[in-house]
Amino acid sequence: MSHSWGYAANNGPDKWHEKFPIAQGPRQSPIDIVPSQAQHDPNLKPLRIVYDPNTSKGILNNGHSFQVDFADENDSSTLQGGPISGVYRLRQFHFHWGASNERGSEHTVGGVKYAAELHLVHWNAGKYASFGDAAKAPDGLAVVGVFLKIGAASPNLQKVLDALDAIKTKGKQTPFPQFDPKILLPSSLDFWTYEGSLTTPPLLESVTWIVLKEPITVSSEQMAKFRSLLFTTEGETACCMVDNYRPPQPLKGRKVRASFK
Ligand SMILES: NS(=O)(=O)c1ccc(C(=O)NCCc2c[nH]cn2)cc1
Ligand SMILES: [Cu+2]
Ligand SMILES: [Zn+2]
Repeated sequence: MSHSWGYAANNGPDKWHEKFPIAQGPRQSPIDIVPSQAQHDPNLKPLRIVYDPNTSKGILNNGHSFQVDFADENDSSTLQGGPISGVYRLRQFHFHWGASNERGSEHTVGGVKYAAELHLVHWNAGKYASFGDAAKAPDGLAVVGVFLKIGAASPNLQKVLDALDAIKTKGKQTPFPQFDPKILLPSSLDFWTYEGSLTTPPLLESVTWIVLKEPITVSSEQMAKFRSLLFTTEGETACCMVDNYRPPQPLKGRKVRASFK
């Protein structure tokens, strides 16, 4: 990914609107979720998440996060239900995190920041022929967001973290087979949902956000592992991959719905 955008003062979120004017659009993400303002919607269906570990392929340092990519040429790993209609296929998951434990999430809850946030990215294969096509459509993508808070270590997350030594620098990737991302989810699938965007350039306004209310817990040592990655390529002056999160954006009249009372 040859990107000039990043998270530094000279190329970070406050500058993105220069090359990506949609950054100031009507349905940008992330947002601050205010629980008391969220309306319970009884029409929201339970989330139906079915992931096949055989679809996990590799883990990549893409220079702004790391992501685990999934084979998405059939309906083996899918998201249905909740606020979405039809079948959305899992494409990849990745994270955003801070330089220290008191920040790092993109969405916030009543102004509260978490140490990190997991994004499971799905695309509307029932309606669009490819991820690229879906990413340009208002109902093209659905991203499940999961907050990470500091507490007991997560053994399931450790499997992902153990692969990071092999992808320390931008552009490095390594096989990551037989991984079921369902083990990263909290026990409750209660969620908030709203219409938003990608939180990195190209900031396309094509995402139905599904943010789980219950965080998963990670240890401080596990957070340190995230921060051992580099934004930079081998040979460039090393720059630690930290604070790769966009701050909350204006709600601009949008409604946030809750699946729970
Ligand atoms: N944080 S998020 O809103 O879940 C999110 C999810 C997916 C993408 C995405 O697919 N980006 C487009 C092409 C690209 C650029 N670099 C590598 N791939 C960006 C942000
Ligand atoms: Cu990229
Ligand atoms: Zn993300």
